[in-house]
Order: sequence, then structure tokens, then C-alpha cells
Amino acid sequence: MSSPGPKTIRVGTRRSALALAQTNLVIAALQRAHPDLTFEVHAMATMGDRDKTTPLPALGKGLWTSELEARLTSGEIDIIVHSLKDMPTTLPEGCVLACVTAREDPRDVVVFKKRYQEEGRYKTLSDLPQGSVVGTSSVRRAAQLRRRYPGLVFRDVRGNVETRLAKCDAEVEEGKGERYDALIIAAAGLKRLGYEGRISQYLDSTTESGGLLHAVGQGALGIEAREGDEAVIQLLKAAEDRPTMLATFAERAVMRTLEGGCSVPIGVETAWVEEDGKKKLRLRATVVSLDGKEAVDGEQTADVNTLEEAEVLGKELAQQLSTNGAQKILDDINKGRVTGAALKVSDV
Ligand SMILES: NCc1[nH]cc(CCC(=O)O)c1CC(=O)O
Repeated sequence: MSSPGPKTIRVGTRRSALALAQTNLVIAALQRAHPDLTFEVHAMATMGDRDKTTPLPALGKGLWTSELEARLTSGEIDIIVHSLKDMPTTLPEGCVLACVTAREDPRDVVVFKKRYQEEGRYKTLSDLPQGSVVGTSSVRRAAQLRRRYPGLVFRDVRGNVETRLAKCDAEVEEGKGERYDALIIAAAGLKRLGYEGRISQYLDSTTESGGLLHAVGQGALGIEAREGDEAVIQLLKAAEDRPTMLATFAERAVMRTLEGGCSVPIGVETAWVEEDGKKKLRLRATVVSLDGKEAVDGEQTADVNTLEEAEVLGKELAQQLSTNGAQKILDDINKGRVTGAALKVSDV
């Protein structure tokens, strides 16, 4: 049966190797279901790709998405394939999150400097000596790890996956540039690009001596379409993974309710669990101050069958966190934005 709607789907994407790999995954899924369609890839660099020096928190929301969304609403492209974690929780007028795909491993991982890995010097973050330098551009990662590993030093590390690995592996003399002993990065990006062998430790809520909760939407792909473009939205069902879409809608509702953005230290973790003979969605979340000294954790489990029910779960957990002290942590961070303190990840 031929597919309704356009015969050629113009697919917008960033032009990093990871973004292109993810876009090809989505096109392959859609092509299997709609062999009569043609897909064109329209890749572009976004502000977050062009500005490789400013710390991410200072670049604001939409740094990975706004320019692509402008092409979507103008009709130049038909859909956009995003890393869901890079999508702000509120979309521009006329744009919808039409599809969420099956999730690659959502956890963050530890990658040690290549020489250390080859020597087998360290196995986990706990093995690192006091004062070791860990690279991340994420306030979420730095804040949670400062809480668990106060002896580590965090340094900003910008760039795509390959660039960050190269910066971590570089042998830099003391005082002669930015050196790193390890990197915190998403498992999903490494796995999709064939760097799984660089993973030394997975970090999550069960990690001995302390892990961290991942970013909202991490590991999943979000496909954005024009609101009302029903023919295209229907086509996207072939790439949808309903359990992941429900889980990530709950995660996004936590961040939206706390009015967080990409640079607010909110971590989440979702799982489908058996309770009273039914599959229920367990949602965990944490909000941590930038110095790791204050934190609020919470968890709720609910029977979730619709996107609306998923968003109610996320909103209720966010309100629980807020009441238990998360609002004060976030207010302090927002005050810090005025002074610039909240825009810093680095200790050095
Ligand atoms: N802009 C950073 C970014 N956006 C998506 C991923 C990984 C892939 C994913 O989470 O789906 C990454 C790399 C990282 O966080 O280490």
C-alpha cells in the first residue's frame, strides 16, 4: 500500500558524525516500513556546533535545535532527527515531538585516558587519585559527581564525541594546556559510533560508591515534525517505541515543571517494573547544587498508558522534589546566572 503524503521526506539533522549516524538509523526504520518513499538528508551546523569554546550553560536553550526548527516551520524540511536529550522541553510554535525511538543505553559512562586504559591503570572513578581531572561540559554530570567524589577536579570539555575522546587522550605536559585523566560521556554516543571499547565504567543509580542519574531523554532519538502535518506524523509511527516515548515524556515533564534547561543539574532514571501484576513506570529524579553539597532525590511509580498520564507522573515528581528543597537549589542556580557562577562547570 503506498504511503499517503509526500513521496520524498526531507530529513533535517546536525552534521556531526553522531547526528548523521542517528539520522541513518531513523531513515532505515522508516524505509523498511515505507519502501515507496525517498529520503533526503539535509545536514547543517547549529550554534552549538559552531561555538566550540563557550561553556554550554552560557549558550542557552535551543543551541542544538533552533536553526533546524526554523527550516522545519518554513517548509524547507519535513522532519528533524534529534538526540532527544538536546531538545528543549518546550518546542517552538508549530513544532511537535511526533516520535521517540527505541532507546540506546541511556547511562553515562567513564572513559579513561587511552594510555591509562591500555595500562589497565584504573577500573572505576573510585580508583582515580585525589585531584584527578575529569572532563565534562555538563553541569548535571559535574554536580552529581562532586557530591559522590569530592576529591575529583572537573574541567570543561567541548566538541563532538571524537573531539572529546582526542582531548582526553592527549598527553599534555603539566601547565602546557588542558589535560584530562578521564571523561564522562553518554554510552549511546559511543555505542552508535563504534567506540564501545572505550567504556570502562557504567554510571547509574546502582553504581557502587555512587553513580549518577542520566539526562532527560538521554539515549533516545526525538523526531520533530510540523504540527498538523498528519500524513508525515503517521509515517513516523514506524520508528516509534511506545514504552520509551511514555518514559521520556515523563522525564521531560520533570524538567519542564522544574523549569530546567539543558544546563540545570537534573538527573532522571526510568524503568518499567512489575507491580501488583501490572507493568508500571518507575520514575526517579535528582536535583543537585553545582557544588554537589545539596541534593534532593525522589521517586514515584505509576500506571502509565498515555502521554498525558506520563506527563502527570513527571509533574507530580517534580512538585515533590520542589517541595523537598529542589526549588531553593534551582533558585540559587538562577541567581548564579546573574553573576555567571552558574555558567561554570570547571573547577580549573
Ligand atoms: N550534545 C551532547 C549529546 N547529545 C546526545 C548525546 C549522546 C547521544 C544520546 O544521548 O542520545 C550527546 C553526547 C553526550 O552527552 O555525551
